[in-house]
Amino acid sequence: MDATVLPPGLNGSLKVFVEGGCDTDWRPYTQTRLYTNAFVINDDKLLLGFKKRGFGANLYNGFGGKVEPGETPIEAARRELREEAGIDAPLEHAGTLVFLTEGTEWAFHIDVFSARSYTGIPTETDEMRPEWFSLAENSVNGDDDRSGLTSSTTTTTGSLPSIPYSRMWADDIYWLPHLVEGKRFAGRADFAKDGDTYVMKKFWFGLVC
Ligand SMILES: Nc1ncnc2c1[nH]c(=O)n2[C@H]1C[C@H](O)[C@@H](COP(=O)(O)OP(=O)(O)OP(=O)(O)O)O1
Repeated sequence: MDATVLPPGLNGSLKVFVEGGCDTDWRPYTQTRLYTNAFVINDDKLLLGFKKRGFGANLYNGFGGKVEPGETPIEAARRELREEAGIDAPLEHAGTLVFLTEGTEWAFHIDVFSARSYTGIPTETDEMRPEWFSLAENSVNGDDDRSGLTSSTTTTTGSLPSIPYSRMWADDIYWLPHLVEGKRFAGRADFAKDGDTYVMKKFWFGLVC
């Protein structure tokens, strides 16, 4: 695909770095709902939340949710980070994602934010369990089942696992490394349901240029 032919829902100056999937066409949609997703990096560690209930349960993700009426995306991102992880952080916009999910009428428009510092103590809530993961190259495999481990907010990187991509949304492995490197990105993925999991049927991700 030519860099100027963007998937519907994306705009701006973007250069594709990966695209694929089995579907030929993007799924049409008539409604968009705004969401946020925030990632906190501290030295060579990344904070993720294990979602305990609701949409995306049993997956690791950044902290986020719906933008409420009257909020801007950055206000919503700060609120969700405080509600779901118990911390504040100087969030900056890192990327824009559009997702369509089978069984959901609207397109998810997600503003993704990142921060390199934070205040407060990451704290487990009813919805999310914060856990640190190592960004170091030689970190141990983080894709193992860690359920039952409770050392969720340890601050020593020596024993931390690497990012658990097999236990995250399937799209994250494409754009999260760019977020960690401080690059700005945008992308779209159309998902279908396969049993309990969502698989990407068509996807496109690019860097802002
Ligand atoms: N495909 C994909 N990759 C990465 N991140 C996400 C997706 N799809 C998603 O929905 N997300 C993110 C976007 C948001 O951060 C959350 C979904 O928000 P949700 O928890 O449903 O919203 P809340 O407002 O917290 O929901 P309730 O508290 O009302 O239940 O996942």
